[in-house]
Amino acid sequence: MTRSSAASPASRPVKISCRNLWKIYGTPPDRAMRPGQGPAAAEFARQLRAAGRVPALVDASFDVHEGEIFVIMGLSGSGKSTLIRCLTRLIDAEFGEVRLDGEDLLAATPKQLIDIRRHKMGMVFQNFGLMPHLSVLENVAYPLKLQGEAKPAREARARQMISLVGLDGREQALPSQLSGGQQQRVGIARSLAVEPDLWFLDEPFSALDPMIRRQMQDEFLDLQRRLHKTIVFITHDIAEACRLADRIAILRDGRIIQIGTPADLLLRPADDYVAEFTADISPASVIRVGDIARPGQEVAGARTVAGDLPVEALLTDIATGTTDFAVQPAGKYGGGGLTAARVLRILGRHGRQDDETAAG
Ligand SMILES: Nc1ncnc2c1ncn2[C@@H]1O[C@H](COP(=O)(O)OP(=O)(O)OP(=O)(O)O)[C@@H](O)[C@H]1O
Repeated sequence: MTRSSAASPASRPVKISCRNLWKIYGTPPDRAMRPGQGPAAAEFARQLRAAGRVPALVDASFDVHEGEIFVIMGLSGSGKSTLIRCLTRLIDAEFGEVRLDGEDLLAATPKQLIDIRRHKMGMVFQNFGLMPHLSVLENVAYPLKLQGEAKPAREARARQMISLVGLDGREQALPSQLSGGQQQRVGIARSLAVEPDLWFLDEPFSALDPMIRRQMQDEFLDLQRRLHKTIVFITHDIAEACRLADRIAILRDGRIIQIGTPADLLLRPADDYVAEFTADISPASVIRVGDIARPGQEVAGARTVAGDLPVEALLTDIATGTTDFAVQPAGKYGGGGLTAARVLRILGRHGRQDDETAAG
């Protein structure tokens, strides 16, 4: 399900990974048990539920690569927060493995964990988590204070971060004097102050109204283009997931049912549940030209377009009679040949489970 082009995040080293991760609320299970995988894991989860326990995370496995935006998407209660808490070890998984830069995170001592969280991880939460009695400057500088950074150095760094998120001039304001979007920018600046390798964002824009939310998503993408962080982003909003993600993991009842690019989820949904989720998404805006180009099928005289263009950008050309496109690789998107007929067929078929790369 991952891309293979050289510029793809999937070709970069793995930053954080988990394997066969389980979190079970209620009476702890016997750790000597072997929960199994695939159907055996599903059966084990069923037995746990029958016994009144909550398997909030069921055999979850994935890798997040350096520089990737990996979105975990699922409805309320699907296990998103549990997963992020297990990855940061705010809670301990009963079974499975979490590795950060190849190191076993579950073997870290409490002191090492504090160090890892302070120096390697940044976190942004839905409710902003700002300290109401501290100014913007003090809030942003706070994690550096915890690191023992001297006041002039931490304030200088905090000012840089405040500027990065576009809040110059508001350094002395209290959080209550800012709008929701501005407060979240402070949360973002604060989490970036420690220069985290790994950035966790747990529904950061959910409390914002739709217009501000969209603006914040754009700003977030713009920041990421400059910072190239490794990001685990949680949302229950598929439109947000499709806008932001390199790859999306769909979580249902604690189980990951599909991991793929936004185009993968639209073109090749793993099941009806995923297809239903993506049903309201406009495929023309999510699918990029390079997602559906046929490698090695360049056509002479075709109109040249970049692989990272959304397919909707071709529709005017198609309406005015262009029939063939030569797609140039762009970033993580590949190149090849593409016909107007193929574009229209794929847009028309969106939501079905046909493998479009095999279709004509
Ligand atoms: N401390 C706990 N004790 C028992 N059950 C819990 C606990 N925390 C979460 N759960 C249960 O685990 C499951 C997953 O919860 P979790 O909070 O991870 O979901 P979520 O996808 O983050 O939901 P939301 O979007 O509403 O925050 C739910 O069934 C929830 O009721």
